[in-house]
Amino acid sequence: MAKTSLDKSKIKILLLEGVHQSAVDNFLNAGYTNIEHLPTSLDEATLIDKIRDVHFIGIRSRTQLNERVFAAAEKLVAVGCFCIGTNQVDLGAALARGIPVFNAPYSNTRSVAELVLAEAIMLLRGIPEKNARAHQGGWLKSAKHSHEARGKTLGIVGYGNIGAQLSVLAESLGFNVLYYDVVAKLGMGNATQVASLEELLARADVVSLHVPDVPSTRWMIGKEQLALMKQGGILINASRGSVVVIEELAAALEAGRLLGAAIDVFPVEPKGNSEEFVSPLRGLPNVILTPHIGGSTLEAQENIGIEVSEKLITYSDNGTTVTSVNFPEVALPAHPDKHRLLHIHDNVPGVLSEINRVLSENDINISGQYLQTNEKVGYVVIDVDKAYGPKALDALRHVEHTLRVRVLYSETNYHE
Ligand SMILES: NC(=O)C1=CN([C@@H]2O[C@H](COP(=O)(O)OP(=O)(O)OC[C@H]3O[C@@H](n4cnc5c(N)ncnc54)[C@H](O)[C@@H]3O)[C@@H](O)[C@H]2O)C=CC1
Ligand SMILES: O=C(O)CCC(=O)C(=O)O
Repeated sequence: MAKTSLDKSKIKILLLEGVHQSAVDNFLNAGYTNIEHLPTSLDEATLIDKIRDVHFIGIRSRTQLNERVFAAAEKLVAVGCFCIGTNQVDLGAALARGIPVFNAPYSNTRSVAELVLAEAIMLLRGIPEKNARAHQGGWLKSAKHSHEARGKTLGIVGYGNIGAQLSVLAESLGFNVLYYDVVAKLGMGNATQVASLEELLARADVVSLHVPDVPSTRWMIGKEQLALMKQGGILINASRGSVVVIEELAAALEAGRLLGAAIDVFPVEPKGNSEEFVSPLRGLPNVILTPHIGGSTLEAQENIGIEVSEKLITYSDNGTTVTSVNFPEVALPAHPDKHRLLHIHDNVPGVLSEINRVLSENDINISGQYLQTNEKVGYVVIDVDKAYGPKALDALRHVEHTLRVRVLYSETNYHE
């Protein structure tokens, strides 16, 4: 088992939003026993109170880690988003404190793609309304507005991991696939990239959104864009609630401009299963409303639990930051019997030479040194033969522009 400077039973891990048990098991197997595992997110005040003594936090899409929360998180070492999206985390605030953020970029992509494909078929056949009527004792047997998927055009906005997977599944069913992305991407199968969102909206029978929440996608589908869609078109959004102006979508459905929609994500979502879900889409026929469960399959959640907990454990045990979404990426070999120090600092000239001057003045011989920077932060990992003494550590912490210093593998038993 890898050594860390801090007794693992003292490293506090807080897992929110029902992160899968696979993550808990992984932490336990790695020797981390101080785990609090809660089924929901926490409101800001409770979170601020709780996070003060937490070293690692695991969240999903609901928990907001903003500047105020980070300001209270004095001991926080790293954040794990047990999902794809990281828009709920102020990545800059984390970076400024030397806190890497990890996510699971692939594990739930298949689940989202499968759900969207199923919804496209259901909506093309008007199933939500027919199903609702049957539950009420009605019998809506009719082929009106019902279509096969075969030969229809699916327009995918955002051709990343989910969009591209959806493209393959949809083609196998007989859809013609068009996609729009800000990046030039090679289409899977016969899928064709179009030059503009407007072109995609005008040509597709079903439009599905798979973009991240970034400034360029915020409210990208509103009245104007919906008006470009084919009469009787269908819109699916399983990306983020900030992408579609929901009132304007409701108006287009009520006016009969669109004949169906499936929406999994909303501008405002309930904090947990006991809070009422409020939306202008409630009660509209041929609209599938799901509670942000695009990625909620047991398979995806188990894999995400394993993937993200492993990233946190690896960072805790040896400082590796590979695949972090906000941090310089350093892949580190284990260096048995060495003493490892992590120094995180503003990325300005001269910090590394200052660190090395301190080491030299304290008669510390470097046996390995790894530096990576991004535009804001420098991350250097230094392995040495003998334990770092308190004097050297103190001097390293006082190097100008230092954000954070952590010691791994050391007899000094340094506590964060
Ligand atoms: N409903 C759910 O439960 C889930 C929702 N998601 C959401 O789906 C989003 C997409 O996931 P992935 O495909 O894995 O992400 P990805 O990062 O692999 O792909 C996103 C694509 O969108 C493109 N893009 C960015 N800005 C754009 C713009 N303005 N116009 C057109 N294209 C743009 C990017 O170039 C990229 O190809 C995530 O960011 C997340 O918010 C992800 C998983 C589950
Ligand atoms: O499963 C979740 O809580 C969030 C899924 C999601 O939206 C994501 O992975 O980005």
